[in-house]
Amino acid sequence: MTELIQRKLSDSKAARWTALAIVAFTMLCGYFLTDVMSPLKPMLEEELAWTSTDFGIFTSAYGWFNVFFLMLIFGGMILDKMGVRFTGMGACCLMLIGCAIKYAAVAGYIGAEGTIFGWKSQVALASLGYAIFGVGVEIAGITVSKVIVKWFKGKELALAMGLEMATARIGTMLAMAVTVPFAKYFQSVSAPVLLCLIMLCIGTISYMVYIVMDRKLEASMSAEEEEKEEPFRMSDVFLIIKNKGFWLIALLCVLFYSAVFPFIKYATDLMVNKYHVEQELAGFIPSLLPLGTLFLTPFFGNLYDRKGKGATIMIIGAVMLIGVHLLFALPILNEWWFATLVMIVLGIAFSLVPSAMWPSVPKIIPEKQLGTAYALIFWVQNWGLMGVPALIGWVLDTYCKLDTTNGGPAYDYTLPMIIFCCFGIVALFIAVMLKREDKKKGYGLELPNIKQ
Ligand SMILES: C[C@H](NC(=O)[C@@H](N)CCCCN)C(=O)O
Repeated sequence: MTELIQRKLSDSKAARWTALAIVAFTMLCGYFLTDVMSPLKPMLEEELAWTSTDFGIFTSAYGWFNVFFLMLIFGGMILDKMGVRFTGMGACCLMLIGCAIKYAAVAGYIGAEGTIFGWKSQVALASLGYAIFGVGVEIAGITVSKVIVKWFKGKELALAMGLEMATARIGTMLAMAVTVPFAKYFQSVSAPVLLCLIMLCIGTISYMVYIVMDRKLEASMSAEEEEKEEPFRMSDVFLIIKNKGFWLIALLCVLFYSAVFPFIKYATDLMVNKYHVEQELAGFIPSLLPLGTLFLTPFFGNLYDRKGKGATIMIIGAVMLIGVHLLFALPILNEWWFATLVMIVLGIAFSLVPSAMWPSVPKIIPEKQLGTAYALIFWVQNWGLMGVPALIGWVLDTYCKLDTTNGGPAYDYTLPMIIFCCFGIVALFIAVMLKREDKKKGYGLELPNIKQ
């Protein structure tokens, strides 16, 4: 007698890891464009006569629509209502449109002359493109998180999320490493943006391939499983924001990421000013950070899947973050090797917290509300990513300028590092509260993700 056992497509190891590889590649292309302009700052100044203020306006544009027009939150709601296929394709289209506008502006096809709202037209249009792209890439991020939960829940969820983050960070590293040589080779500051546009087209095609797999996954789900999936309702948003565990994760996220991503923007300057590293070599030490996370985020994710201890991992990460920023603040061992060691420890902390934090969200929030929940967390996080670099810049200009003999600007980084350290202290406090809340509510953050 043969027994018919219905297997979901996600039960096949090959299928779920293939699905992960496809969507992670789309994110790699997105992260590449996110950071592609940072190494080009001197070329933009030389070739297009951009000032630092122009560059600052352009950089902050990433968060404009997400933060002020709540685009990320609407994206999350659309994700929960319309699903990963529609939302993911929409996000890819926004990334493509944004990148195309940005390319047209930087290449001089549009806005080469004149001003818009008092800004150079070129800067304003490139910023508009980047702002549209920012909406697309953030919505793609929450969509991919939901895709991973769909395929990996009850399986290697944290490892999969860790691998996706690691793949995306390859995009950041590529941006740091290949952008300037590529622009110099083609003698064009816009050439790397065109490369990003081509890569985003490939990323979009790869998401189309995922859509085919997603259809097959749903077809393989039993009717019973599909019935269990209730539709998303607006009232679900209130359920999320009334959940204390959700707020603890969102606060931990904004505090932790505010002490890392904005720090990276100033880390090269810190190496020059405090550790007296040559300008040309100073970027090498901070670049160790994303490099370390490539290997460590999946490693810690795998540990969380098998052994649990998610809340404890986040506490350890926050303690390490405090230690790192304190060591950077203290006037001890102003040597490059010491800075390198401390940066490596920061890389470990930056792998620990995300590897446990993102896979913990589905333990607190039901799957049908996940898109909205991730979107709300990213929205809270975007305030920090937008505000903290501005705060640190203002603090440096107002309180930390040093008198120099050569006329160039020099800064004492003690106060900015104390500010980053304070974010770590509050993050630790929140992580401890999260562990206590987990004990009270039984979310299972300390339990393994893989169900035996
Ligand atoms: C998964 C997580 N992503 C984010 O936090 C994004 N909101 C911000 C991405 C910024 C990319 N430079 C992560 O990358 O850890």
